[in-house]
Order: sequence, then C-alpha cells, then structure tokens
Amino acid sequence: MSVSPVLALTTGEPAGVGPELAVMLATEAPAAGAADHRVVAVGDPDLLAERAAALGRPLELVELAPHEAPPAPCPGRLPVWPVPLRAPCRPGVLDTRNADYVLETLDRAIRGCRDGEAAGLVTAPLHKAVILEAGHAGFRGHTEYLRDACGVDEVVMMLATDRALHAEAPDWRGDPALRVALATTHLPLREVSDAVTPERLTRVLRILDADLRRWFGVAAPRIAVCGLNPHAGEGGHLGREELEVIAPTLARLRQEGLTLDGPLPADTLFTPRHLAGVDAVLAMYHDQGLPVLKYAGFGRAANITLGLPLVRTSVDHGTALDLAGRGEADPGSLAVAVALAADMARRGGHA
Ligand SMILES: NC(=O)c1ccc[n+]([C@@H]2O[C@H](COP(=O)([O-])OP(=O)(O)OC[C@H]3O[C@@H](n4cnc5c(N)ncnc54)[C@H](O)[C@@H]3O)[C@@H](O)[C@H]2O)c1
Ligand SMILES: N[C@H](C(=O)O)[C@H](O)COP(=O)(O)O
Repeated sequence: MSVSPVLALTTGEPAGVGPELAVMLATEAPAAGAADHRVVAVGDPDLLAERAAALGRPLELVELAPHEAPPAPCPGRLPVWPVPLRAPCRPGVLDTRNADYVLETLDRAIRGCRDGEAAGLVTAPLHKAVILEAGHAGFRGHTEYLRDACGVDEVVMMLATDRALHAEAPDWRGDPALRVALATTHLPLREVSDAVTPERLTRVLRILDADLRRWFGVAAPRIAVCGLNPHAGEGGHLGREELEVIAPTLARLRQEGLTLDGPLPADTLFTPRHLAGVDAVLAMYHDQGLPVLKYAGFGRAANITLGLPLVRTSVDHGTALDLAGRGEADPGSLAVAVALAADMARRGGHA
C-alpha cells in the first residue's frame, strides 16, 4: 500500500494572502477524487491561528517536532513546522524585519525534503522586493533561491493550467491544456537578449524534455519554442537572435532526439492550431509566456520548478497585499499546486 506523501507548504510573506490560503485549504474538505497527501504548513502558528480566527474558521494547529510524523489528514486540522515571526505582522503591511522569517520557512522546508521528512515542497507567495530591501542583494525569487540551495546550475520555471494536470482524462471540457516554460526568469527586459545564449537554451530544453517525461509522464515530449523578436526576427530584419542563436541550438538538440518546433512567432504560437499536439511551449522571457498562461488559467494553474533534485510547486499568483486578511483571495491555485506536488511525488519523489 502506498503511503500518502507529506508535502511541506511554506506560508510565504506573512503580510500577504499565503497564510490565509493555507488556512482555507486546511479547513475545506478535499474535492472528490483529490490526490491523497498530508500537508504540513511551515510558518508561525500564532499567525496562522490569528488568520483562521479572522476568517471565522475553526482550526486546530498541531506543532510537530523535527521528524515527527504528521497525523492523518482531517479538515480543520493543520500540522505545522513552527518558525516564529521576527516582528508582529498586519495583513497588507510589509515589514523588512520579517524577510528572514520568510527565508527561514523556505530553508526549513528544503531541509525537510532533503532529510526525507517531506516528499515535496509547495510554496505560497513571497514578496521579492521586501526581501531585497531587507538586504538580501541579488534575491530573485523562489526559483533561483532553490537552484542555489540545491546546488544545481540551471532550473526551469514552468507554469501549467490544471487541464495539464489531468492530461489523462479524455472527457475533460475545461480550459485548454497549456504548459509554458521560460528560457529566462526574473530579468529586466534589457538583459534578456544577452541571456538567451546557446548554452542556456541547451540546458533549459534538456531539462524541460527530461522533466516532462519524469514528472508529467509525457513519453515523447514535443516542445514549441518562441522566437525572441517580433515575427521571430522577420528573417533577420527585426533581430538576429533567431538566426544566430535559437535556430542553430534547436537544430543541434534535434540531433540529440528532442522534438522541437520553432523558433516560431510568439504572437501566433499560442493559437489552437499551433498548440495542437504540443506538450509545452518555451517562451524566451517572463512576460512573453506568462500573460498567456494566466489569461488561460489564472487561479487554476501552478508553477513548477524543473531541474531540481526535489519536487517544488507553487501558486500562479503573488502576495495580493490588496486582498490580505479579508478572506477574499481565491485558494484555487494553491489547491492545484498541492495536488500537482502530490502527483509528482508519487511519480518519483523522495519520501
Ligand atoms: N509564487 C510566488 O512567490 C509569487 C508569484 C507571483 C508574484 N509574486 C510576488 O508577489 C508580489 C506582488 O506581485 P503582483 O502584484 O505582481 O501580483 P499579485 O498576483 O500579487 O497580484 C496581482 C493581482 O492579482 C490579484 N490576485 C492575486 N492572487 C489572487 C488570488 N489568490 N485570488 C484573487 N486575486 C488574486 C491581486 O489582488 C492583484 O489584483 C511581488 O513581489 C511578486 O514578485 C510571488
Ligand atoms: N514568475 C512567477 C509568476 O509570475 O507567477 C513568480 O514570480 C514566482 O516566482 P518564484 O516561484 O520564483 O518565486
């Protein structure tokens, strides 16, 4: 009999919606047919109790000692790996004193995955600017932090709509399936062109191909690759990255056996005819790919970090400071992120 995987859920920026989304998830009955798993929140128990009270949701918080097994899942009960806040927190009000708290929750969860306490990591949103303003120069996001913490050279950010999570369901009638991976992640636009190198594209596409097989059960991935420039460079008249970098790299990788379309003009790639039969799209930069994905499935999509030695998923949204503490944020993406992490853990995680 398979044991239900334990997932560590970091509750993210304490002034954002993360803590209350964790409360919502813990107090709602799982959807029929939902994957079997046990969630352990990583954060300040008093903060979670406060948000549960504000939402009027009774919640029993069970503080776990290191390596203590969480109890069986039960709506209204939330096991916690406790990490204390550094300063009192009001919803919607950022405080640089809590930046180290956010990073400590992540470190605790990473340690838990490495030590076999958890089979995967799910992250609620953090606020990048407050971490930078607290003095963590160079901080870019969870994705890059996990890359460095795990000591790997490259990771790939991919967001997927929940249709993609049910690829095996032939009667699905929901949003179109879409998986969008990024060649570059949190970079100012003026640095993107220099970052699109043959070396980076090669690493990213190899990881994407391998992890679609490993985590998503895609036997022979077909990946559509965007150009960088309008009309994929218009034959070199609107930029030469397609001719000099992207196309030659794709040609080399095809010889390795990867199935790659492109480079294709990004404006028409995201249309049903071009997406038919495609398992993932590789966009060259953040706002080339993610607006399309979020238009198709905001609130029903998850963010996955590929290329790590551990399972990591996240929500498709940020800290939503404007909604924090009001109980109005949609927990849909967090539910998808948790279900996907459980699925990935079953396919090949650690614990
Ligand atoms: N996974 C993550 O950690 C993650 C993801 C995206 C953004 N961020 C960070 O979050 C911070 C704020 O970013 P932003 O303002 O660009 O994006 P945001 O997603 O926080 O907010 C954008 C809009 O979406 C709405 N929204 C967000 N989540 C929602 C939810 N669950 N239900 C209903 N509406 C929701 C907000 O109210 C807002 O109107 C930034 O620091 C950003 O870097 C973190
Ligand atoms: N780029 C992501 C998004 O727009 O949803 C987001 O900022 C998350 O990044 P990390 O998971 O790296 O924090």
